Amino acid sequence: MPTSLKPPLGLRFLQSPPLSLAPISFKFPTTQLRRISCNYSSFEVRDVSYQPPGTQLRLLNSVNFSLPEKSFGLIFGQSGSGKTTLLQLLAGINKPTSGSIRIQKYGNDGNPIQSPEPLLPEKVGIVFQFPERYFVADNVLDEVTFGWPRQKGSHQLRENLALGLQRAINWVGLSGISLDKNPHSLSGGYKRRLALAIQLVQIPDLLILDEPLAGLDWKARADVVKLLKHLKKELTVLVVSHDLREFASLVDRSWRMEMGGNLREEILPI
Ligand SMILES: Nc1ncnc2c1ncn2[C@@H]1O[C@H](COP(=O)(O)OP(=O)(O)OP(=O)(O)O)[C@@H](O)[C@H]1O
Repeated sequence: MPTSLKPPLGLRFLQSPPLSLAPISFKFPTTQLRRISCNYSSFEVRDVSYQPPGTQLRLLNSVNFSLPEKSFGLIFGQSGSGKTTLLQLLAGINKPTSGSIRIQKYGNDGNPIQSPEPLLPEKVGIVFQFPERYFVADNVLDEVTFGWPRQKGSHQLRENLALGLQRAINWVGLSGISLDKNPHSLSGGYKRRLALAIQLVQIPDLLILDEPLAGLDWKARADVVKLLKHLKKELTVLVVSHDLREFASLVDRSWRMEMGGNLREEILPI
C-alpha cells in the first residue's frame, strides 16, 4: 500500500480500538494550553550556581533571568562560558548546586497570584545540538514514538500522545513526509523539524534549543528560523546560539554568558 494511503499516524500507533481522527485544527487551542487569557506566567531562574559534583569548579555563578510565556529568549557568548551547562540545568539533566528554576504566575496587574512552582523536567522540551546524531530508529514513526508506553492499560495516555503527535507533526510541517522514511535520509532542515516534533508532542512549558542552526545550509537555516518564529506565538522558547543576526527579528530578551558562568542581559551586538 502506498504510504500516503496508510492509516493516519494515530491509528497506526494505537491499532485497537481505532480512533476517529477527523481533521484537527493544529493551531494550539487556548484551552489546551491551560492558560487563562488575563493572567500570564514567567519562567524564572533565581541565583542559580553550579559546581559539578565532586569538583571545586564553579561553572555557573549566581545566574538570574526570566522569560515571560510566549516569548523568545536568546543566550549567546563565548565557547566554554557555560551556556550548555545552564541548559542542562533547565532541562533537569543536572541539578543546580544552589538557586531555583521555577514558573511564576502573575495576574494582569503584574502581581504574583500564587507561590512559584518548580519547572518540572517533564515540562521542558530540549533539542540538543545536532539532534539528528541521536536518532535511533530506522523510520520516522518509530523515532518519534521511541520511549512511549507500550503496555496495555494506558490507552488514554497513548491516545493523548497520538493526538499530540499528529498535532506536532503538522505544526512543524512534517505532515507531507512518509512516516516509513528513514530519519537519516531526510534533509538537514527536515531532521531538525523531526527533532522539534518529538519535543512538541506534549506541549512544553519551555522549549530549549542549543545551536538549532548549526550544520545547516542557508535554506534549511531560513526554514528553521521561520518555524521558530511561528512556534514563538504559542510557546516560550529559549535558544543558545552564535547566529545572532538570523534570530535578531525574533528575540524578545537576550543575555550574554561571560566566561566563568556569569549571565547578564545585553541587546544583541549586531
Ligand atoms: N562535568 C564537568 N566537569 C568539569 N568541567 C565541565 C563539566 N561540564 C562542562 N565543563 C566545562 O565547563 C565549561 C563550560 O562548558 P559549556 O559546554 O557549558 O560551555 P558552552 O558555553 O556551552 O560552550 P560551547 O559554545 O562551545 O558549546 C567548559 O570549560 C567545559 O569544559
